[in-house]
Amino acid sequence: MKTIAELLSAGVAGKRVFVRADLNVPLDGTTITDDGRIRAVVPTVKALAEAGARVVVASHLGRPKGAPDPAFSLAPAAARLGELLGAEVAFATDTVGDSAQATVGGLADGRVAVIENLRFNAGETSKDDAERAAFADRLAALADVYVGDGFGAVHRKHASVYDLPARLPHYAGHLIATEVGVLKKLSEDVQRPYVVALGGAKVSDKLAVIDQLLGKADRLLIGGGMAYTFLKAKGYEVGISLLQEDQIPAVTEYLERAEKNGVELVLPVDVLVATEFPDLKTKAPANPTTVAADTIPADQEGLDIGPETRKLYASKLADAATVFWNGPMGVFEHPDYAEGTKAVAQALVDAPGFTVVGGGDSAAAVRTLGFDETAFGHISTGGGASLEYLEGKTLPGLAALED
Ligand SMILES: Nc1ncnc2c1ncn2[C@@H]1O[C@H](COP(=O)(O)OP(=O)(O)O)[C@@H](O)[C@H]1O
Ligand SMILES: O=C(OP(=O)(O)O)[C@H](O)COP(=O)(O)O
Repeated sequence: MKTIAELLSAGVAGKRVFVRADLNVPLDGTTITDDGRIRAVVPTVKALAEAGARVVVASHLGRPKGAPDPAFSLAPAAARLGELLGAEVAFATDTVGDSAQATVGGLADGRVAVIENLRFNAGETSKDDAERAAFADRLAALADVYVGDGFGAVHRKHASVYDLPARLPHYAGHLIATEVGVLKKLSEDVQRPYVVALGGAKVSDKLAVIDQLLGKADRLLIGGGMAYTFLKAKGYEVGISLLQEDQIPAVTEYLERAEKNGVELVLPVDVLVATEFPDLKTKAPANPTTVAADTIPADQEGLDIGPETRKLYASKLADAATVFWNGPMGVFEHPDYAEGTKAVAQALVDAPGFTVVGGGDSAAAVRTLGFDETAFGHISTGGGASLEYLEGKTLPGLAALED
């Protein structure tokens, strides 16, 4: 994989450099609640701009449905990038249309532009190779060189991640190089006990990872929205909690295999429940109740792990030599459901071994809940990406950067 260092030493002055970043930051309306992913790409953008490149930064944000949707505009992220760079950042109100062409065409050497959300175009995420290729061709027309630095999206076979680098000279940016360096070490030389904690809301994406982890980890702690498919597989009522019904047979097999392989697969023993999802805007009191994990009422939703589970998970992390954690234990954005995530974060801080936190929301949770970033071994900008890397999978966005 060629790195940005080689690109910089070859000289980029006057060249249009397309930087595929992951600016998929949590937003409250148009307010960025955690800018970690934007800060993470600044070294690459800054280095290119200082070398005189015309830098075109592109990213997805959220999961819009292949058409423009103002709720998912990258405008707030572009503004924040400008603040972090201490320089004006131009913003194109489309991705490959008139605005993008005019904005990129008008860039002076050493200046930066952000183009609008890649996923406002159906070609970005299409499963049809020709549709993705057609969109990648339009993106390629905006640049002379490609720099991949959106680590959080390298597990996606999307046009800007996978197809575009094949069309331009391509290099890995500073963030990808750093992330891969840490995760490579972790996957090659894992110290035991190796404990993996999984939670969050992208349940269908992440359940499959457990298949691999059952051959690698010593302990798996399951929380967040992921826990309810396991509890249901054990035959418990989960009410209106997040549930991946079609995955119940797979999860049942995971439970059996864990037992056979001697892997501790630990599930919540108690959970916080309420009749409705909390209001994350007003943060009005949610007044949840704590119930045993096998007595969730039919009309209620599990929204955090309970106090006994917090203690249990802390004890399972206390002697860990390696920890990988992805996915908040509950809806941490609301103070009534933040304690589970706080307890696991604190247990990582207290653990004797090397700790990695991965994922946009998990990293945001650690910071917004007031933890010191330096108390963790590594905070990865990718959740699904780092999980799939640790699984040993070939990641499309990394494979595409190979020579
Ligand atoms: N029990 C739950 N029910 C619904 N959503 C949950 C639950 N627990 C956690 N979440 C949500 O999961 C989201 C993060 O999930 P995910 O995107 O998978 O994590 P990451 O970005 O760290 O990979 C958070 O917004 C959080 O509110
Ligand atoms: O937030 C992301 O992944 P993560 O939640 O696994 O960290 C990335 O920006 C990828 O987004 P996607 O899962 O919508 O493809």
